[in-house]
Formats: sequence, structure tokens, C-alpha cells
Amino acid sequence: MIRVSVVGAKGRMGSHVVKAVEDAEDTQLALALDAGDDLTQITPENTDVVVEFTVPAVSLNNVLTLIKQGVNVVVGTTGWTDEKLDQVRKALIEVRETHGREQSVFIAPNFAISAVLADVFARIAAPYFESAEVIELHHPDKVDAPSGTAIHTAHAIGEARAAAGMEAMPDNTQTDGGSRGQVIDGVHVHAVRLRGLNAHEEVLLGNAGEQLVIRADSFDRVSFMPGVLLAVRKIASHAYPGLTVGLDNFLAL
Ligand SMILES: NC(=O)C1=CN([C@@H]2O[C@H](COP(=O)(O)OP(=O)(O)OC[C@H]3O[C@@H](n4cnc5c(N)ncnc54)[C@H](O)[C@@H]3O)[C@@H](O)[C@H]2O)C=CC1
Ligand SMILES: O=C(O)C1=N[C@H](C(=O)O)C[C@H](O)C1
Repeated sequence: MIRVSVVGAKGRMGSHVVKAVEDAEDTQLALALDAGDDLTQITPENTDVVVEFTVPAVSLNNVLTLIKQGVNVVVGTTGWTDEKLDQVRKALIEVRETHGREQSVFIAPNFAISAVLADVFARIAAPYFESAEVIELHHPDKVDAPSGTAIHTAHAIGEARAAAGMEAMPDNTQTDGGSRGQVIDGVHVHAVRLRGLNAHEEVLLGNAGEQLVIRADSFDRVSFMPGVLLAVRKIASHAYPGLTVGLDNFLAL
């Protein structure tokens, strides 16, 4: 049995993870902690893998604490920048060099297979289209914009365009009050917050006379659970020491 502790256990995602871990045959719930709880209760004696779904402002600190505690971590919280990822890598190297411990941290911007594939398809399509923009649409209780997934998709499109030696996208906007969205790696990203929505993303790709739309819809948070459990199993297997980012690393794509 893989012993799993959940941090952010009272949240929208954390509460789904608690249920998924209790329901799966090969996992069992160790500790379920939330804001105000002491994370140093989590140790290798009671936990094989921690799943962390909290808020962007606290996630890095939680992950660094958990690395010090000697446990492996699967993270779904958003808000990761290159600088924050570097801090995680450094902390993992430090425990290896100081204590000889090979620990794993896995971070996924999105655990839903529809979103992971949408990202892969967008990367493949990007070099074939003059224009590409990303629209993400979420429930209005979400605290960050744009979504971590949209940032990841924009990076993928930007990288694919750069690798293909493409020029900047055509855009003759002369005045912009903010309606053209945030530009990430040269890609305009737009965020919609609407009651009734859960998590959705559209990638629009255009050429003269044609358009490709790639759309992923998570209608329910259960859509993230197979990906979370896959990550827990992979990380518990000790086959991924260090930092791994993205569920695509565990899929034969
Ligand atoms: N990677 C993915 O597939 C997905 C990622 N997310 C991301 O997961 C994060 C959480 O989303 P939701 O569950 O909707 O948010 P939420 O607000 O419902 O839950 C966050 C929970 O974290 C707790 N928390 C806050 N500070 C804490 C601390 N210092 N230590 C422990 N717990 C703390 C809160 O009390 C709350 O229970 C967000 O960043 C969201 O974007 C959400 C859905 C899917
Ligand atoms: O807050 C959410 O709900 C989600 N957050 C993640 C993100 O920011 O990409 C993943 C998914 O979109 C749901």
C-alpha cells in the first residue's frame, strides 16, 4: 500500500484527492492536513507520498518543508515560476548531498488527460499556423489568472514557434486597454471567470482562410483524479528522483 498524506485536504481539490486515495486499492490515507496544521507531522515513518493542493502563495514553502521532512511530493498547486522551480531543485540536491537521500518532487499544471493532450497537440500544431492565442475559462473562485495550464500551453507554443524559426504573430493593435490579454512567450493569453464553469481551455490557431481550435473541458474535478493517482504511483516507485514537471512525462506520447 502506498501511504499518502494530503496537504490542502479541506479544499476543492484536496477533498477530492482524500476520497480518491481512500477509494483506490493500492493507496491509503495517512494524514489530511490544511491551513494551520503543522506539516512536520508528515515523516517517512507515516507517509510515502504527499499530495499538495493549496494556494500559489504558500506552495513553495510547503514543498521545501516537506523536502526537509524527507518525503516525496506530488504538487498540483499553480503559481510556479522558473525561480521557484530552481529553489526546489536546489533543495533536492542539498538533501542528496547532505543526507544521501534521493527524493522526488513532481509538479503538474494539470492532471486531466484532456488538458495534457491539448497541450501536446498545441505544441505539434504551433509551427504550422501564423497566429495562436490561448483562452482559459474557469470558475470565479479561482485566485490566479491566467491559469497554470494556460501559462504552460503558451510556453509550449512559444518554444515550438521559436524552434521553427517563426516570426512574431501578426497584430496591428494600436490601442489596448488590456483586452488583448497577457503576453507569455509572445502568445496572448486571455482569462474568463464565470459561475458555472469548472476548468476549460481553448487554443486558437489561425492561417489565412483557416482555423484550428483545440479545446479541453474539465466539467468535474473527478477528471483530475486518475492523473493524481498515476503521479502518486510513479513517484512512489522511486523511478523519478529529483524534480519532474508535467504529467506527459508519465505517458507514452
Ligand atoms: N494541477 C491540476 O490539475 C489542478 C490544479 N489546481 C490548482 O490547485 C490549487 C488549489 O485549488 P483548489 O483546491 O480549487 O483551491 P481551494 O481554495 O479550494 O483549496 C486550497 C486549500 O488549501 C488550504 N491551505 C491554504 N494555505 C495552506 C497552508 N499553508 N497549508 C495547508 N493548506 C493550506 C486552504 O485552506 C484550502 O483548503 C490551485 O492552485 C489550483 O489552480 C486545481 C485544479 C486542478
Ligand atoms: O483552479 C483551478 O480550478 C484549476 N487550476 C489549474 C490551473 O490553473 O491550470 C488546473 C485547472 O485548470 C483547474
